[in-house]
Amino acid sequence: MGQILARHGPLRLSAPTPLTEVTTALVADSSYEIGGSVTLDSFCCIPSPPSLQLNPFVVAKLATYINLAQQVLSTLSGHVAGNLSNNATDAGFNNSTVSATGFGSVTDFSSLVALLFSLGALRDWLKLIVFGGVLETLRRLAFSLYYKAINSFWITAHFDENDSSYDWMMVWLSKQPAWTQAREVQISTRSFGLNTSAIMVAGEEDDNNLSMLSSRKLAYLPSASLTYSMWYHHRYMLITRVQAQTGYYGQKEETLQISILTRSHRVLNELLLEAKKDYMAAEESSISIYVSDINNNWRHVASRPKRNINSIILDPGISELLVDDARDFLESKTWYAARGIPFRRGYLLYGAPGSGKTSIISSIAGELGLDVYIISLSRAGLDDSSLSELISNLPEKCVALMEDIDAAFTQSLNRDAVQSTVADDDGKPPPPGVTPPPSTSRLSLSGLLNALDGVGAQEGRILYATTNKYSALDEALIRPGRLDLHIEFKLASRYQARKLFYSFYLPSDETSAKKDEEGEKNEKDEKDKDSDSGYNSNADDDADSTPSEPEPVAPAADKPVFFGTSHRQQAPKLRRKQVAKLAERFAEAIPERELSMAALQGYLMTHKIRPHHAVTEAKAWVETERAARLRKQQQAQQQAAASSAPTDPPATANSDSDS
Ligand SMILES: Nc1ncnc2c1ncn2[C@@H]1O[C@H](COP(=O)(O)OP(=O)(O)OP(=O)(O)O)[C@@H](O)[C@H]1O
Repeated sequence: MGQILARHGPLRLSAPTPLTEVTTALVADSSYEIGGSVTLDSFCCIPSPPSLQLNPFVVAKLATYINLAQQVLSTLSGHVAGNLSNNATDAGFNNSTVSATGFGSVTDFSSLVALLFSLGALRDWLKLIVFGGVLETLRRLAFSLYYKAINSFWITAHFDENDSSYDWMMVWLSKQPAWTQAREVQISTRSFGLNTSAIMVAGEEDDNNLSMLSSRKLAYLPSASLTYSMWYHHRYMLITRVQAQTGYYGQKEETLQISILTRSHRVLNELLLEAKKDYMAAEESSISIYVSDINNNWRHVASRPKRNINSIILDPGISELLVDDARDFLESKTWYAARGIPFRRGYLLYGAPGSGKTSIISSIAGELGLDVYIISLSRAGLDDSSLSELISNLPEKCVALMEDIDAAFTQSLNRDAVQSTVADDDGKPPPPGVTPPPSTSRLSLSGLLNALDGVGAQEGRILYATTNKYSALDEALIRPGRLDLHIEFKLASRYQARKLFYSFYLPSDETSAKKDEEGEKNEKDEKDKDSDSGYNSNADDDADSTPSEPEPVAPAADKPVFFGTSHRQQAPKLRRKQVAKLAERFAEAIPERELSMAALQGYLMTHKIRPHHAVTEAKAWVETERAARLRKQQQAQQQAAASSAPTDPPATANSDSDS
């Protein structure tokens, strides 16, 4: 029994009163309070707040909703009760048994809510929550202990896609016979930085088809996001490639995970060394090239075949000086340590374009077995701190290459930032009046100097810097300690021209040379045996080889039109003596220190199959080159004169009218 206190006194209700009737009564009286307790159902009672002010509009809405809910509930319960009674009848019970369960008595929605939130029920809820929480904590604890226990028997190694070790492991994995039996594999033509046929599908090697051999090789690899198992040295091993989104344009980064069922690191070490050795063996005849990405990480971009140092023709002694000096430096770590001198060496190769500076650097790297790390000073976004980070991230023994060291600075390489002058080709400041273009470089000279020998500079690295503008470089940059040895690369001498001619038209391998000496005695046999590609012909003269069987001649209109020399054409086979004579004549035609070696190489390439023509036409070619150079110089002078000429102030309308 409860009471509602209206403004005019309590409102008596006979129990049990349906809630709808109560709320209707409340709406009738717009100002009221509820006091004491109101019995809403025969078996539940809610302690009412001592005093509660309710908005009549809200109460009216509440009444409507409750009514609606009651109707739905009663329909549902009637439906379910009907079903139950049917079932009960089927099972031999009568209707009274069903109503005895009390099911029909919970038809009132409000009483259901009251039941759920009664004090006793809340206590039960609380118990349930605490009990559930304890259970979940125990479950998690059990799982973490389980995984800890299991993991203590495994060693897991992660290989990041950007790291060289990833390439080693992938090449090693691609060679494992386990993949040939796997039901799901990834087929890949990625070479992981190798040029050689280190990765192959069985049978691919046996196919002698030229196009099959030359194209990219196929490899079986573990599929991404799958876990594979295999045995290594009698240990169970799990391999997973995990891909994760990096956030940059949906790019995915990959990590290779290898778990070995062992408690000793010995097996993992063995695996790593085996993979590295395999990779190095496959890479023996090439050098690895690394460049930096926008995040200042070094990335392996290519492997290039090593270039024989003898193929670069320099003035006598220069190649030997460079190689011996670098080799001696690498062996002198303790000498440097004993004297407290930073273990670094820098070389500056300067001089004419196309004189072999870059070629000799990559050749030295190959000779010393070092990788080349290209530091591009004009890279977008490169500033002082990122350059310093790049240099400190270099490996201990490597070749760091800074090409065109002056190019990063559109301004002259001078410490004085105020003196913003543009250097010309010789590094001299431009004439007064010429406005320098705005500098886009975020790299300063002091940043470069600090990166080269600051505290973060890497020990053991050999730095090669190249430039065509020696005089433009700041004294501080080229001082010993930063760039210790400066070597000038000049335009081609007659000596170089002669040697280049030799290297073009003489068989390159030893056997051919021997045969060549014997050839004067036994010319006929030699013709059949010789196989130096590109220079393997049957004529002593320039004449193109004539086929024994006359072939049908295509009409002139159908013949392909092209300029230059087709690579299929063969050079005549010349004897050493002949080559020596021609080389001498060629060298005589070439002026001393006027043309670059790159230009000579280009000229001889156009006469690849015609050594005699190369000699007879050399003089005319030199004249053409001179004329072209003169034209260029005149154009440059005209441009310089035009840009330095004082510009007249524009005539104003007033002055026009005055005149
Ligand atoms: N001394 C040389 N001996 C043999 N080939 C040479 C020589 N100099 C240049 N070449 C050839 O000329 C081409 C260009 O050479 P390279 O790039 O090494 O010249 P560079 O001095 O670095 O030029 P740049 O200063 O323009 O970068 C290469 O193909 C190379 O084979």
